[in-house]
Amino acid sequence: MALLSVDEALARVLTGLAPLEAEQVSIADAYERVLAEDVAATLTQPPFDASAMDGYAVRAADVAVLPATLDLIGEAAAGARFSGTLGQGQAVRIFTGAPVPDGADTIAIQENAEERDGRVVVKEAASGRHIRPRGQDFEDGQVLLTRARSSGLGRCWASANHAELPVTRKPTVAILATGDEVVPPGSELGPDQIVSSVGYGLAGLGAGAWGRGRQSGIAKDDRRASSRWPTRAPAPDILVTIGGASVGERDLVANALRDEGLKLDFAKVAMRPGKPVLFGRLGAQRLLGLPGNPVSALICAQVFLVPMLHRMLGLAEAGQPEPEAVLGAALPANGDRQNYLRAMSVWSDDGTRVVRPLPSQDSSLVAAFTRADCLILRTPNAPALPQGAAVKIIPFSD
Ligand SMILES: Nc1nc2c(c(=O)[nH]1)N[C@H]1C(S)=C(S)[C@@H](COP(=O)(O)OP(=O)(O)OC[C@H]3O[C@@H](n4cnc5c(N)ncnc54)[C@H](O)[C@@H]3O)O[C@H]1N2
Ligand code: MOO
Repeated sequence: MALLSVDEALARVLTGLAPLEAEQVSIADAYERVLAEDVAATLTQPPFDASAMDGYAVRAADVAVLPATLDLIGEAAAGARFSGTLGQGQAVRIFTGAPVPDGADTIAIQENAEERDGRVVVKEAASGRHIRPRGQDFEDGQVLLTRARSSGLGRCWASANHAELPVTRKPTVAILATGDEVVPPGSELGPDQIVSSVGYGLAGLGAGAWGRGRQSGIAKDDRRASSRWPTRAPAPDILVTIGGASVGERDLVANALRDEGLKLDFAKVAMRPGKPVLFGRLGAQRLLGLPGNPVSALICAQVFLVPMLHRMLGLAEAGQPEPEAVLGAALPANGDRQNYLRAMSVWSDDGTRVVRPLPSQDSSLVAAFTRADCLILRTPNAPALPQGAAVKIIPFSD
């Protein structure tokens, strides 16, 4: 039977996944969250015509001929407006951010004016200068940020007078390493043991998006212990297991979770690396069973987990290969699995990204993988390509 294609597998993984519910968070906690709905300003900014400079509020007609000597009739500060109206031949001392007094239409900056005996001599001024008109920044009711935008636009939200914002709840992700041989980093290693590394690499993948990913330890290769796996309340939205996804009797993730009610959707995908990758549902919870080889696991996470998280956050689809690059070395024809070649790239003088696959594509090689900055995507049965040919890539974000 033909293996499931990556596209079909991804479609199945995303089936029924919708943005999670909204929650209100304080503006201080809204950094790098995803808005659950469009956010409109609740006021007009600036709320009044404001001075952009320290100087003197004047009437343009009075400074048409320079120098002009004007009577100083008061002061306007930020937060304390001048309450009167400026008449002919008059000026008001004004500070940056202060409301422009009625009657004034120009600010003469203080560097170009001299105050003397209750009067001010304006030596230079241009009609209408240095005033920020009401609403120049945004209007009450104007949509400032749309649903999909995340990141650090906190200033904007705050200036629109939101103390709290509706954001999409972050998906919770439990990361469970499996295997009798894997031990936590920093352990005293026994003769047949290796360090559990994948989970920590995974946590970096959706930085910002996940936030609530938690390392859930290491499960032994013991099917009976599955009742202690993090599948029960408070169940994560996604359980990510590492290892034990392949075909040997000791690869027990699918079997162990069947005891917990797993409805397995698929157990193999036509991709390289990462053929043994599991996906299924435990009630509302999703299981993504990643292969144990670190590079396979991280690539499967890029291909399946990141789009899941984005879908649950209500962000536009991510993880799809879009950018193009140019091959720095010829490639042989691809086999019948979608191939994700680990590659290093350089930018040429004309702005082209030139990519070369790493010499070894073994999916257990972590050190080599860390030198890669992108993946070259090879579709099933893609033909051999010469140096200089265009290819699709998936750049790594960090
Ligand atoms: N007869 C077959 N054998 C294998 C097949 C196959 O199709 N037929 N597929 C191979 C491929 S491809 C992969 S990838 C691996 C995936 O196997 P598992 O998901 O069952 O992973 P394990 O066997 O548990 O481990 C594989 C490898 O990765 C190491 N590992 C496991 N967990 C971690 C961790 N948290 N951090 C770092 N390294 C980890 C583990 O020690 C093994 O060396 O199966 C092939 N076999
Ligand atoms: O596909 Mo395995 O995931 O090659 O190493």
